[in-house]
Amino acid sequence: MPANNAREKSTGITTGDFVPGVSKTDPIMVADNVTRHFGGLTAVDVDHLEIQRGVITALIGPNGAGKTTLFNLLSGFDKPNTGTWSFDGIALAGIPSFKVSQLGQIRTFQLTKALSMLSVMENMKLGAKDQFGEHLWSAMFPWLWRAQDDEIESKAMELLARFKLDAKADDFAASLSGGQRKLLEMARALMSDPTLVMLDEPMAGVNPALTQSLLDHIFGLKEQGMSVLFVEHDMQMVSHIADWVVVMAEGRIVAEGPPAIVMKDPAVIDAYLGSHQDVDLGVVTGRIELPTPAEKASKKGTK
Ligand SMILES: Nc1ncnc2c1ncn2[C@@H]1O[C@H](COP(=O)(O)OP(=O)(O)OP(=O)(O)O)[C@@H](O)[C@H]1O
Repeated sequence: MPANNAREKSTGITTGDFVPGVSKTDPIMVADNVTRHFGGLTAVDVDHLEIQRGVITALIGPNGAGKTTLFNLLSGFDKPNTGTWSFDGIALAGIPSFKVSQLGQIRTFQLTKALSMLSVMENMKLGAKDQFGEHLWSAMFPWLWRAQDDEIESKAMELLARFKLDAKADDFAASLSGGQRKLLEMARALMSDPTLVMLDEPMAGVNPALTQSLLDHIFGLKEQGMSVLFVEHDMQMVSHIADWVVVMAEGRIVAEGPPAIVMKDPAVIDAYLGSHQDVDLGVVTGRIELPTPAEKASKKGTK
């Protein structure tokens, strides 16, 4: 792997132009006409979106762009007003979050959901799927689930070692730092052998010492063949590890492409920085139509 800043990027993600909704060569997730309204506010309004398999896709956009709401919808934690989406060819609309995760699509949260009064190891065990002890009939026969429990524990220990949390296995999750909780959440997500890992702001609140380690872990997921979709605000980190960037503003997808190209896109610069103060963000997202030169001229003529 090239040192530090230059991560190797995957290419061949699309055969078409770098435009919102462009088809991917091997999509793991496809969403169509997904909308979510909160009262009069349209939080998500996505016509078409495809997420490529086996690469790292970053979902970026200013505060309130609808990134977390879209995450919630795609992972079954919220219900849309309209829309369909599929994961690995399976239609997911109406499928609850626990079933979605059993299918191999797992997510983490902006505010970590480690259970503070459980130990780090207990948190890890909660991430394992298909546990015999969960079923009444097999819970009555301890020899059935004890062997599996040992297997789960050794898998958890391996993952904790990889995330440098093995020394804390017996500590309460409450005793971990913010960054360590993020690591625990990521490690726990891997207990179910997911194929798509969705990370909501994995770097937020993480100190610089742990940031590099988190970046390495995210990159490691791709190296192990997983697909990654993550929400992030820090543009440097996005260009550092993302193969593909999807930009949202006002609920819509306003740009897509490789990071080096997307970061130079005027729509993205407007969405983030409002660099052209005379252009409303609504123009970038298509909510407000700009007057044509002819309309502008006739307006001037009437003054
Ligand atoms: N449960 C809710 N009830 C009402 N409005 C909501 C709800 N959840 C989100 N919103 C609104 O929907 C819009 C999109 O919010 P969302 O959290 O998805 O944006 P975001 O891009 O993830 O922002 P951030 O980067 O700040 O996390 C915002 O205007 C937000 O206030």
